[in-house]
Amino acid sequence: MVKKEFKGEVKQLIKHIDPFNRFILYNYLSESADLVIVVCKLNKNNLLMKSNQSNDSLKRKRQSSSQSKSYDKWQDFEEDLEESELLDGGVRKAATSLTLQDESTNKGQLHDYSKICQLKTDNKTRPIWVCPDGHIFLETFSPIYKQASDFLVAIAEPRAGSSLKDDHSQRDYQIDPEQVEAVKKRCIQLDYPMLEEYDFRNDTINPNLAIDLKPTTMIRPYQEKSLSKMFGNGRARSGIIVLPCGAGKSLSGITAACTVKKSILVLCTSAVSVEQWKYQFKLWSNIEEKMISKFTSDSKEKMYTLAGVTITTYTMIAFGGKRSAESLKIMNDLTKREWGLVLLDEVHVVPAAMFRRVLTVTRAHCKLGLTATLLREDEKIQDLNFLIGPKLYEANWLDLQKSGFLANVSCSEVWCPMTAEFYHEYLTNESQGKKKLLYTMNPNKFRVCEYLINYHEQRGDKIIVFSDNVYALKMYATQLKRFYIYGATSGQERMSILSKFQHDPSVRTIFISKVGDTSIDIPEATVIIQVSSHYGSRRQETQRLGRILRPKPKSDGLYNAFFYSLVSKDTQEMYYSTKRQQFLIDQGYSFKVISEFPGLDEEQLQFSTKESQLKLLQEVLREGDDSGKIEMLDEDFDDITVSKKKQKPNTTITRTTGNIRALSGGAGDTTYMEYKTPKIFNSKRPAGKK
Ligand SMILES: Nc1ncnc2c1ncn2[C@@H]1O[C@H](COP(=O)(O)OP(=O)(O)OP(=O)(O)O)[C@@H](O)[C@H]1O
Repeated sequence: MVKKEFKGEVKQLIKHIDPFNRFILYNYLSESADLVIVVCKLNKNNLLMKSNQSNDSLKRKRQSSSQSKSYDKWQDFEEDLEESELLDGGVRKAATSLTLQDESTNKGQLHDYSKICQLKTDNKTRPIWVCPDGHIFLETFSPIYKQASDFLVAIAEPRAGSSLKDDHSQRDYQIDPEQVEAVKKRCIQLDYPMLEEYDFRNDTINPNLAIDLKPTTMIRPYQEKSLSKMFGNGRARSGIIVLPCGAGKSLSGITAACTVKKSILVLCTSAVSVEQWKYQFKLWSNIEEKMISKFTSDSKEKMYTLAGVTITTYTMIAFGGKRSAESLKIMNDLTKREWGLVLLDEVHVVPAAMFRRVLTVTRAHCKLGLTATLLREDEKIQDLNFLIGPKLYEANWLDLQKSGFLANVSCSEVWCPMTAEFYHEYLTNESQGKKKLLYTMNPNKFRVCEYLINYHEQRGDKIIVFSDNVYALKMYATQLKRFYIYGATSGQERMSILSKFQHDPSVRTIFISKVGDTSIDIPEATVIIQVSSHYGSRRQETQRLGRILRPKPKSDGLYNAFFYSLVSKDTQEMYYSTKRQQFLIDQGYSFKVISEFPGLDEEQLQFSTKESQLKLLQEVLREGDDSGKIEMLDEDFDDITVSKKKQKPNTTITRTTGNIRALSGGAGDTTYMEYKTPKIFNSKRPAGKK
């Protein structure tokens, strides 16, 4: 029965269920009517299903099943069901209408199906649950979870190609490059199957590129799986690979380049990541350095070989203004050339109009998008399907953590009470900029930051403190006598600071603005402290966490990396913080809330006296309103988080006690609270909606 369901159109969506949260799964699944079968296994002793009070066939079938017959064995019940119409197409409609009616007319009506639903005796070997809507649920606690997961990955087809029925009905069309996006969009609307594949092995027109992985390069199992989805049928299929931050997207992209062996264009979000990509190409492959050219505002290198690798930024390609003669020459070459493969790093930023241009001016046979967060604060993420291609593969964060490919991170939100004077100003000051500055510069937040730095430096950790607000960044860093990097810091100085952070044992903490959100690869970093961030951006939260996800040596405690978000209590920051965490919570992370630091007052910390706090307040008030703003970088035009409508935070919080040292593997007595219930699982969604 299971096979019957997912053969047709598997959405490559596998939800991973915490064994202790089965009731959450029940909530989630109960929107589909076939789930009598599904739910019973999960919660057999206490099963309540919504039932339909109308006369539809499904309900009658079920009721007659349960009333006129009693089943001793689950198999009997299932056999009965299989013979019935319940498992064919008709039931789907009935199931949908059942769900819809439940929602609208029978809200709250429940029916107990537990008596007829018993577990199969061999249920342990059946960890997969399939919903009629194509969702598949896999029990992560099953002994055969890994095999089941591999099986699903192997049989799942990317969505955009899944409905391609008969090969003989395929037609090849050449489409005006300007119209490609519109045609793809329309095809998706009409549900016309459409594939973008590149038969690179038979491409005799474009010159080959001499590139191979070094013999020492070992790609990891999940990297291999992701690429098998791309090259499954011997051609290169365009699409998107989603791997968690720090899981090695660059190597996946480079391996794809080594497979295609034609000219490669790499598009990144910043000049720093252009450098990182070049470094990674040299690290993992045997490509000669002269075959790699960079095209950034600082470095305009023309490709002199027939085939080669060009690494540039989206902004450089999409720039519509007047270019220098040198830049124009390179652009002409880039737009004339046929690229075997375009690698689109951080692909979630692509849908913005400016980045769209990139895809029309460059002629690519195959496009591979790489991202950790297929996520935007606007609705434009859907556009990626026709701009690039379907999602080819997505790895699960917690699986990679369990296998040791990602660090085991403790995530905490630290509530810092505002001092009375700062809070009074916060409530009375009318300037939004000033309010932001006040909650960022809250002396108690500063003290907690210093406390955490001291605490983790003593443990031998390497710490990155993030502040989007440049005034705060400079103030915190200079007061605490640490290095800082922000947008205006020159490339050379950045490299020098990052190198000190990596190699100098006396440099344990650095302060970075949002320029460090992505692409900075500092495997040494074990702790992140956020003092100011970009409103409610889930993407930023995730990417920042990614800075410390690189695998770490095992520690004595439970965790080997720590992520702290410092928020000023009872201010706007708390709302943003809840919103920011949603993506990570959806991936299975849980956030503790630390609300007290006993012993903080005994520490020798700055801004501990009333006098110093008042002095700081005066300084903050003297600042112009602009100082409260967060730093704006080139790539920010794409992010519309700021203009998003406010939504009420919807997170259940329960209070438990623990302590900061316990979180870090020591002893102590700080109180924290824990977000117990991830919202996605317990929120009631309208029927039929995902
Ligand atoms: N197969 C592998 N073997 C050894 N190390 C690897 C492998 N794959 C990736 N790494 C290492 O993992 C780290 C993260 O890789 P990379 O920077 O490509 O991650 P990423 O997924 O692009 O992260 P982010 O999204 O945060 O930029 C790097 O230090 C890289 O050298």
